[in-house]
Amino acid sequence: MTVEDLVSAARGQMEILEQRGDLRVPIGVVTDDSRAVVPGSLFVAVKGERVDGHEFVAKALHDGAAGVIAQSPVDTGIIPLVRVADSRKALGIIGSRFYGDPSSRLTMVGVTGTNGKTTTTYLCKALLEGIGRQVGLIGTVAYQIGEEVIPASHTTPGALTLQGLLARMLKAGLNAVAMEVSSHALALDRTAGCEYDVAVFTNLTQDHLDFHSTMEEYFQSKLKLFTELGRGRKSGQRAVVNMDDPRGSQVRAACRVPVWGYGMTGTPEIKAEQVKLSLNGTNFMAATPAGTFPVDSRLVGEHNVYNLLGAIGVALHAGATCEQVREAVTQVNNVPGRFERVSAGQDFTVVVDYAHTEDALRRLLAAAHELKTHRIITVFGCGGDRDRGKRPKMGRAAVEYSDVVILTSDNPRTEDPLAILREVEVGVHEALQRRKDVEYHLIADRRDAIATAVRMARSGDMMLIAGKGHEDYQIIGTTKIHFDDREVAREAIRHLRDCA
Ligand SMILES: CC(=O)N[C@H]1[C@@H](OP(=O)(O)OP(=O)(O)OC[C@H]2O[C@@H](n3ccc(=O)[nH]c3=O)[C@H](O)[C@@H]2O)O[C@H](CO)[C@@H](O)[C@@H]1O[C@H](C)C(=O)N[C@@H](C)C(=O)N[C@H](CCC(=O)O)C(=O)O
Ligand SMILES: Nc1ncnc2c1ncn2[C@@H]1O[C@H](COP(=O)(O)OP(=O)(O)OP(=O)(O)O)[C@@H](O)[C@H]1O
Ligand SMILES: N[C@H](CCC[C@H](N)C(=O)O)C(=O)O
Ligand SMILES: [Mg+2]
Repeated sequence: MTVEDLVSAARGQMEILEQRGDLRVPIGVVTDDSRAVVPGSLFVAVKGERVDGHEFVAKALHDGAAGVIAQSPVDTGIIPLVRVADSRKALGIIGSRFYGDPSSRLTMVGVTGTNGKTTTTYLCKALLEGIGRQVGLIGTVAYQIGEEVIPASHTTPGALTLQGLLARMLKAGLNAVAMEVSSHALALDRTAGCEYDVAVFTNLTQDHLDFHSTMEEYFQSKLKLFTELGRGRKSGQRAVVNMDDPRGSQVRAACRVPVWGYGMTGTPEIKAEQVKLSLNGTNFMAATPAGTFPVDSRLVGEHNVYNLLGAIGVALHAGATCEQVREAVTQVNNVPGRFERVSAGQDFTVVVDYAHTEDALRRLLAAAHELKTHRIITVFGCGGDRDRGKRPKMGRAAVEYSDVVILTSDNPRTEDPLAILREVEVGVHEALQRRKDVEYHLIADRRDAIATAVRMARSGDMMLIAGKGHEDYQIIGTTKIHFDDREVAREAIRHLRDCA
């Protein structure tokens, strides 16, 4: 494969400003990281947040780059150069060509939204497998190719990693993929070169305002997944949109392909009726374009009704019958770190959950409230180097719905852990004015916080440990140490029993 092959295959999809040198040179590797350049590489220079890849062109050439794609003017001497209007976009498009355009040969399900992406993709995978499809998974918890489970670095990986994963999925005999498409990925064109068959919109609430400057900009990034549908080579595409979310109708209006709306109110195409929630799961009747059928899921909480509806839309679009969906839904017992129960023989309920936004925390607490038999004890924190605006809001939500709140650290990263907690406390104290009966503690060390909650718990209480879910680490400074809420809770319960 030569630079010319790659560029000409992608020509219609990216704007080329200038071409220099003989493009008929063979390419063995495509990379945007000068540190990964080996002789015969095509180096794509991308402007980043921290550094500008164009500054590494000289190093890439020194290390044997056989061609360069750049956005800004650069001197590559006799080495061929293609200058493009947008090198981030070019990276995805060239990458997809380099890996054989895998997304065109897979049924691609893309799920975006602030919350519910991971859960919805797990459900989509199970439902598509229920109709005999071989489904890969790309998302926050892991990337899965058949039996192979690759730890995830990002919810949606960088363009080249993504295209490489899709190509490996095809090679492994998979024919579909359920993937989370984060707003970062859409804003940074990590998914350029991917074409989707179905796109799901779960919801939009505040998060990531450290990266997107406003909610509108955040929404516009998410919207890209939908406005691209119907512009490419795939036909029969569809959007599946949560119409109960205030942004649902805007997403619907932006689509040029058929849309199935879903929800619990109004007249969406896919509607949950007669919803019954319990600690053992969720039951409802799904009224859909294919018929009405009962859904009996082990997933807990009203938010999971929405995740189920989104996945049902995807499965029906892929040709599943109501009976196949009904059966496959029962195969998903839990999603790692999402309302995951920890049981070590204690007489109170312990739940580990990935709620790290205000909306997720409110929904988790609402679910707990509906199901609780006694007190709710909430242990939570907010991540460092991330959206600061959500901190007081999460603090307020925790106090509004809990009986005991223990504020603690959640990946402080390079921020001062106590400074983060002080920002959360603004909301905590405000809500405590209104709910004076709530018991509140600040325990910065997460292990101590969990152990304290375990010691405080009484028979019948529900203890929620929110924010980290499946994560098995705590990031302090730039160091990642092993830390797993589920393990720590189990140890604390055992310790309490041994001391009794
Ligand atoms: C804001 C953001 O997402 N940044 C990502 C982005 O960084 P960047 O483009 O700014 O890259 P940079 O480090 O400035 O480098 C610019 C270019 O120079 C190149 N370079 C750099 C150094 C060098 O010596 N040589 C060289 O060629 C780099 O390879 C790159 O092409 O590209 C990097 C490489 O792909 C990512 O690692 C990095 O993710 C950062 C670490 C990150 O934490 N991202 C998180 C917030 C994220 O993406 N999260 C979302 C959403 C999560 C969710 O809600 O589920 C996700 O999808 O995971
Ligand atoms: N549909 C939903 N609406 C609101 N909150 C939800 C929904 N589904 C799940 N949640 C809450 O959000 C948390 C994260 O859910 P999930 O991992 O499925 O979302 P996500 O969008 O993948 O999140 P992330 O962007 O962090 O990867 C859950 O633990 C739960 O508390
Ligand atoms: N994907 C999210 C995860 C946040 C999880 C929470 N534990 C934190 O570290 O803030 C983010 O990077 O913002
Ligand atoms: Mg996720």
